[in-house]
Amino acid sequence: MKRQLILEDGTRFVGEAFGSKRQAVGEVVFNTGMTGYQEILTDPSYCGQIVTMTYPLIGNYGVNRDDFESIEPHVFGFVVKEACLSPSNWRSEMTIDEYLRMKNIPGLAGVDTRKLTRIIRQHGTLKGMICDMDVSVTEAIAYLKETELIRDQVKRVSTKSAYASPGRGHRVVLIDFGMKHGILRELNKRHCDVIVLPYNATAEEVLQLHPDGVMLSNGPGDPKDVPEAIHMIQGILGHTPLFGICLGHQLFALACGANTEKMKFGHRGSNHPVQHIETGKVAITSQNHGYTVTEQSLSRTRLQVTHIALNDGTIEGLRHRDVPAFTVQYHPEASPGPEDANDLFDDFIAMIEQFKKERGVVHA
Ligand SMILES: NC(=O)CC[C@H](N)C(=O)O
Repeated sequence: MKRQLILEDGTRFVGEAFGSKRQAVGEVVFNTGMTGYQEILTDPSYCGQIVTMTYPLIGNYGVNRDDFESIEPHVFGFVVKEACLSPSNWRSEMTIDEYLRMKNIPGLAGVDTRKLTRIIRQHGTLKGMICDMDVSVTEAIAYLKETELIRDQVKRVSTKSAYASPGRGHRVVLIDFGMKHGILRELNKRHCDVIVLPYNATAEEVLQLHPDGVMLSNGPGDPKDVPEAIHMIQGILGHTPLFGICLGHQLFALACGANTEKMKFGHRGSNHPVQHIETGKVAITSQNHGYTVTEQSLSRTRLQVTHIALNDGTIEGLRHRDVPAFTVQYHPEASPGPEDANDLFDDFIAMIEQFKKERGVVHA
């Protein structure tokens, strides 16, 4: 069955429907990963977005139980060149078509996704709509113009209530802004006693749990749409070591007085080179973000840039000069992508231990 993707600038891509047949409106973004479509589909940071993959064959190793990064996918639509419907892998439990059908996510195949990507790169991210063939371009443009993109993504994807992922090690409070499971997996691997809190937890609620450290997760949307989190971070800074990833990094920057801005088309892929300024060491990293911390805004803060993106020079890591806190824009938990930066979780544990030593804390 033929369906189409229409962009707000009037560009139209006709392709074959797969997955759900419902209509979807979202911000169209591209991901350059050659693999990892399962993790991408279930990364809650894509909530509100229609994701297109530049790699031409998607679905070839099927879908399995183990590679999900959240229980439910939050991506609004999925556009590919070729959706493989006869996957070949011993772990495969269903096809990508079956999965998207089950989760009510519309897919569109047979699209020249590299052409689509070039348009996005030229114009910046655009609104788009996956719909049936009877919708005209004029109708779609009018509809897209009057349809506001959602701004409550974090509220939609964050846990509704607190829960524990117990361990015998350091007490970590993990704030879930749309957390990928990979973050919890890395903390569990290091025996942390984790309590996951919703995005709107207050500083008092966090500190009442007597954390040895606080982790700020990744998440969807514009960091400025989550003022309650910025306020919470200001209330805990200096009281406990802090480590933030992606949206967590952006919220931390805002809490410290810096600014953030929307990028033209963002970074989404599994091979983004990031340089650690102090050592010169380069890590190949997994990334998914459309906002960035504004460099010029740092002069009014106590923040120091620790990492930069080698492709465009944007900020990839920050450290607070006075209190134990550091954050990165990229994904040390990988999933999908390389694990070059995985040792940042060890740095977090080391920071917790150092802080405890200085404070003379005896537990754990
Ligand atoms: N992966 C993330 O946490 C993304 C952060 C933010 N939503 C952005 O697009 O920049």
